[in-house]
Amino acid sequence: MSVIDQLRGGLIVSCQAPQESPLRSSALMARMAEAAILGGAVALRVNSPEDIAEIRAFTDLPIIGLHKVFGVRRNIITPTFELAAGLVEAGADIIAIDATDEVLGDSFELLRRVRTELGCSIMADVSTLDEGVRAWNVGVDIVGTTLSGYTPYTLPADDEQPDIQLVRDLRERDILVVAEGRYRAPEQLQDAFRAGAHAVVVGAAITDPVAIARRFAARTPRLTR
Ligand SMILES: CC(=O)N[C@H](C=O)[C@@H](O)[C@H](O)[C@H](O)COP(=O)(O)O
Repeated sequence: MSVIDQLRGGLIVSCQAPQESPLRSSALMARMAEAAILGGAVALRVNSPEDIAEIRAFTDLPIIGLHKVFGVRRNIITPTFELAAGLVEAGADIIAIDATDEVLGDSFELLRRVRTELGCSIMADVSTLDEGVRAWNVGVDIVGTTLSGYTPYTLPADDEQPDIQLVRDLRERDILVVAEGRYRAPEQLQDAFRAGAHAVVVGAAITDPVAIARRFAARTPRLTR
């Protein structure tokens, strides 16, 4: 079974701690990954070679690797060939690459090189239907809705809701799609699968206690007064 087949119909848990989080450590992300697997994750999405190596040491489940680089306005996901190579070396099976127009422009060289020279699968993280179609035509293995709501031309994200319409639109073009970004409730996963998602990634709602506490605190009189 291919690594992409292994994702089918499953929950992928993104184990990433933001830079300012007290949980920002490879050892802690590994424990987070272990917990996610116990909870039923079929795969993991992991930032940095260090975290990937730590997690690869105890699981054979597929790892979607990315290397976040702080850009001018937002994080860019694996912007160079060398960074992608480092992720494969650390044990990632699928490499997530920022395939937005904002970052790639008209150049698909990075996607082509990773595909032909590294022998790994590619998940193209996009923000629009056009970007997904372009990346798919270059030959990526799967397209993620990860960056919808984060590029200047898709801002602002619609009230913190996931972009299920983009899942539907990509699927209607026969593109294999991973739903990702702002999935906060289990019912939203059902919506994504109904829209044709191959798998769904959940990050902050499971693995970022700071974000979880913030959501609860925002509904207390102390913070809403
Ligand atoms: C935009 C961006 O840089 N997204 C990153 C991509 O890897 C992560 O910070 C997100 O946590 C991930 O996409 C999962 O999304 P959510 O945490 O909303 O479930």
